[in-house]
Amino acid sequence: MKHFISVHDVTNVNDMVQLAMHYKQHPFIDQHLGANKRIGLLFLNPSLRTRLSTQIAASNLGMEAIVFNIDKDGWALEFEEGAIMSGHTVEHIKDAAPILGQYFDILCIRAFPALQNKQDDYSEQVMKAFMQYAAVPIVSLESATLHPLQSLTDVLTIKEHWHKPTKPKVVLTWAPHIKALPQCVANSFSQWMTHWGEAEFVIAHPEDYALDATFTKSATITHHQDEALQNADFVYVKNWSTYHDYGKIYSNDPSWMLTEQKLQLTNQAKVMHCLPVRRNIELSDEILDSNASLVNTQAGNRVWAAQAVLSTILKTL
Ligand SMILES: NCCC[C@H](NC(=O)CCC(=O)O)C(=O)O
Ligand SMILES: NC(=O)OP(=O)(O)O
Repeated sequence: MKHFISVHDVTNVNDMVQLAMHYKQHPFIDQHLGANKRIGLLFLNPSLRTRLSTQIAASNLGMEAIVFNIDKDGWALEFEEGAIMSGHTVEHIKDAAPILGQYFDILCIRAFPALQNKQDDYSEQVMKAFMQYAAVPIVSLESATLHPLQSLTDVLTIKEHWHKPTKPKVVLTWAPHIKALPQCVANSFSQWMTHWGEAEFVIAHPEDYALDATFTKSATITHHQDEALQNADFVYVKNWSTYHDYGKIYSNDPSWMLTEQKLQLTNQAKVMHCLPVRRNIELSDEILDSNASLVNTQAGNRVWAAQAVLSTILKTL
């Protein structure tokens, strides 16, 4: 594996999940792998879980990790080819990335979408520029369109909680929010679910919130949340802004918030969310504080997913 940007960088999802589970049992078994290697974690946006779990994963593998809040502490980066840099940007990615590539053996980047221009965001300009100019493996810590470390964690968490021979019914449901949020987590979860293929995967959202079909492929899509929740084994809750009329909040119907009553429709489903979560807007206290919630387990599993990805890359260096 050269880079980790999407599910397509993984040869076999189940093998990667198995490796993550192995690290959960034996965190320090590969301490030697990262000896004398350094990883750079570059953040253009805030983070709690991704930042700390990736740092811990690197440490478990014996690697030194340096975190750089590049949006606050670095020079403003320019990404446009041929830009005349008379504005606020100070340093072109063509100049910055090769230097970061000399300092680090692996570079990890968080760069959310601006949600202003669909073409700019969906071209994954930032990730692609780092891959083009840094000359070292690049790991996405959530890009403009995807969040693969989260999705690997989510598959791992589902597998850990499913012990029947049949496929679980997994429902991704849109939830209300006060802000326009990226489609990343929903795109990525859809991409991993459809690629993995070991779940009956259903997406429920209000009419205006259709996702990019590139990621939803074989999923069943409905605008009726109640219908989707029938007999669900896992319910993944997430808000996203509109994709087609890009980055907007249209209907924000509070009745889409998952409640204990709605959960009665399911097959005693476990509830998932990537966090951070707006309590009593996206998800009710009664669910988050109940045994149905897997959100803490998911967040804990971020370490093992990151460790599996980093060790797979380290083995190629
Ligand atoms: N890394 C996981 C989610 C990150 C981001 N959420 C947020 O920005 C929440 C912000 C807020 O609630 O104000 C998202 O949805 O992609
Ligand atoms: N789920 C997740 O990526 O959390 P952070 O944004 O806190 O890293």
